[in-house]
Amino acid sequence: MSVGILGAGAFGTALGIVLARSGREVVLWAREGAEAMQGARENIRRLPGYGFPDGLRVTDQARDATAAETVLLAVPMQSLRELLEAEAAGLRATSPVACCKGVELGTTLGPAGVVTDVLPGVTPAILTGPSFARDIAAGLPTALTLACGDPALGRSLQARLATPTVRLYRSEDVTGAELGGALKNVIAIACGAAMGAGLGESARAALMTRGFAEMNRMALALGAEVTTLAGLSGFGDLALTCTSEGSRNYRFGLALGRGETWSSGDTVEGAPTARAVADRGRALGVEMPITSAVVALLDGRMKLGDAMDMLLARPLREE
Ligand SMILES: NC(=O)C1=CN([C@@H]2O[C@H](COP(=O)(O)OP(=O)(O)OC[C@H]3O[C@@H](n4cnc5c(N)ncnc54)[C@H](OP(=O)(O)O)[C@@H]3O)[C@@H](O)[C@H]2O)C=CC1
Ligand SMILES: O=C(CO)COP(=O)(O)O
Repeated sequence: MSVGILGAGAFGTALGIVLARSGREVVLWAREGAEAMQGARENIRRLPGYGFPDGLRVTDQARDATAAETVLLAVPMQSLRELLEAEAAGLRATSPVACCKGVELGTTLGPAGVVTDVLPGVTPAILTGPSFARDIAAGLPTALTLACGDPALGRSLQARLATPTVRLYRSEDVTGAELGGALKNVIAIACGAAMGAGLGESARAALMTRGFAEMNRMALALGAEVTTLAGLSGFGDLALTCTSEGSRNYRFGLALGRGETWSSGDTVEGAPTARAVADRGRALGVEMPITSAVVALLDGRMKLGDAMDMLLARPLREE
């Protein structure tokens, strides 16, 4: 069984390690530094400390990865379209599994929407849920959602990608699964900011809960199922990302709340996603006060205290 992974960041590398460890033949495509990575048998830049099993090969030829039986797309959300356009020829015959969590700026499409926009006729799937790359690579237990609109294909992908340590649950609700993964990052920034500003754990719990309500409102407006949001891809990932400094989105929020400059080049999916989702919420008439506050913080239009005052001053209502 072969798996090709496009994108050799932390997550693509971690998935490559765990899949190769469980006997798959994995080809990991890196747009830069493939030869060095293959020589070192480690991704020193993005996932240091986790050696590569024998079954993992790094390549600088994307077509080596797109020729595999199963293809994973593991680049940040705002790079997905560029990747699909560049590798369209090789990807047209595949059913790619997008592993990114976010909403595209400009189009407000999620990963599945971007795949079908660039590659009409291709059936996309989504791999999402609570899992830090380093936990996956370390072989710690994780449970994720594999969502695909085609039930037979979903079943097949679930079998092809599950490992003894990565348990996969199946869903046909692609919209719900991808929105959960995208929206939780925005709420994680808000939670990090609250903690960074010293507002306390009760404030974080309130933001998580009201953020979850906001996620549900948006997901329902876009046709997702409530049960999906209550699962691994929504609630599960919200719980992980809003409470752990292992999360880049949460750490970014912490820096924001402390008034520190964020100089890391780390991927922070929640920042562009907040902007895209705030636009979409306005267009749909969906109230998204926490997302709007995150955008105002990012733009420097509001200070954290004012954002909290704004949220607390909203009209009193039923839960
Ligand atoms: N890290 C994690 O714990 C998890 C991440 N995810 C999701 O996975 C996605 C990827 O995140 P992650 O791997 O952590 O990100 P990283 O920042 O670690 O790596 C991103 C990778 O994408 C590559 N890349 C960016 N643009 C392109 C492009 N146009 N063509 C080819 N390669 C490209 C980068 O290449 P280069 O190095 O050359 O810049 C880099 O290797 C995100 O959406 C994230 O939310 C999901 C679950 C867990
Ligand atoms: O999605 C993740 C965990 O499920 C990773 O979160 P960060 O991108 O915030 O690090």
